[in-house]
Amino acid sequence: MKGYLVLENGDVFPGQLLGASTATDVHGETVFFTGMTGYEDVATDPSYRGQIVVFTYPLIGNYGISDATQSEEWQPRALVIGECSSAGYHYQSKETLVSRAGGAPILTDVDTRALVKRIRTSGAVEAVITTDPEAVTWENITPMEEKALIKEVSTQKIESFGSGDTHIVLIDFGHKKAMVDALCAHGAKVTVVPYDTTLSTIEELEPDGLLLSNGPGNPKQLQAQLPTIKAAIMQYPTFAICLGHQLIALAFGGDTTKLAFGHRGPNQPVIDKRTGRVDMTAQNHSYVVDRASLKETELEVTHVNVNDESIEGLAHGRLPIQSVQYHPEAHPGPSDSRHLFSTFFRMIAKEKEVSVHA
Ligand SMILES: NC(=O)CC[C@H](N)C(=O)O
Repeated sequence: MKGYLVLENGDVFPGQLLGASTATDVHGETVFFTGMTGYEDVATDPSYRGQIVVFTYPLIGNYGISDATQSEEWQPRALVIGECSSAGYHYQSKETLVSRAGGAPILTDVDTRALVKRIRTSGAVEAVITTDPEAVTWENITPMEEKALIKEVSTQKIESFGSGDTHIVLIDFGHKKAMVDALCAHGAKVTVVPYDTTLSTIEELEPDGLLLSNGPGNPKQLQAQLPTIKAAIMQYPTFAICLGHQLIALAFGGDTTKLAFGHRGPNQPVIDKRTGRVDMTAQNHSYVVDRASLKETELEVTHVNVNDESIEGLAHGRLPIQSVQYHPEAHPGPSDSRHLFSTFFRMIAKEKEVSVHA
């Protein structure tokens, strides 16, 4: 069936809708991902909730669809693809993609090169996937900035994984499974808790450290959670990733702004200002911590994006708190920065030593 991606500025990109999609118009913020692989991880990463994801790589599905997932659900509002491979090399492709999408539109045969150029000039615009571009309306659309998405993706129940000696409480704003896997691989027991868990519940779990996860949307949607987050991270060694990193800045009185079209891909070079080491990093974000807003805080910029000098990592001047804007757990993308998990566990071990000798 013929389908169209209509941007808010009126541009129309025609394509073919795969499977049964779409009976009604589907709205979302249009963003692009630059990886050659990892389409399954992208489609199940809760950080893509509410977004229409355009793949810049021209052929998607060529190695098929396995059961590699970052969450139980299909997360983006829709996918936009240049060409969808009809047969996967290892697994089924097109049919599995359609059934896994569960009705979320997949628009193929789109001139994604022209579309991405447009997003690069106009920014990550709101858009609609439709079968009737003449009938599209823009009323009653909640812009991405105002969408409350975390409660849709955060766990409802407290659940533990692994059995190591170090106990990490992962505050779930829409975490990727790869984070739990990375922590367990370092010998941790991980307890995943809902985003609005109270401080006393966290204390009852007796964590050795906290991990603040990634998540979709605008971090300022979590304003009400900031006092609890601040109290918790001041009490326990903390590592924070992506949305978690942005929340650290907000909790200590810093601010976040929105990039024009974000960083989404596996090839963002990041320098650690303390060591000079550059890692190639996996990224997926629109918002960034505002440098000027950190002046009155005790947060120090530890990592910077080599391409655009945006802030990629923060550490607290006195407390064992480290955060990064990128994804050391990879999936998809390179695992150059996996060493940050080891640093986190060393930070926890040091704290334990200090409290034993105190
Ligand atoms: N991967 C993430 O955690 C994304 C964080 C936030 N939603 C952003 O777009 O900036």
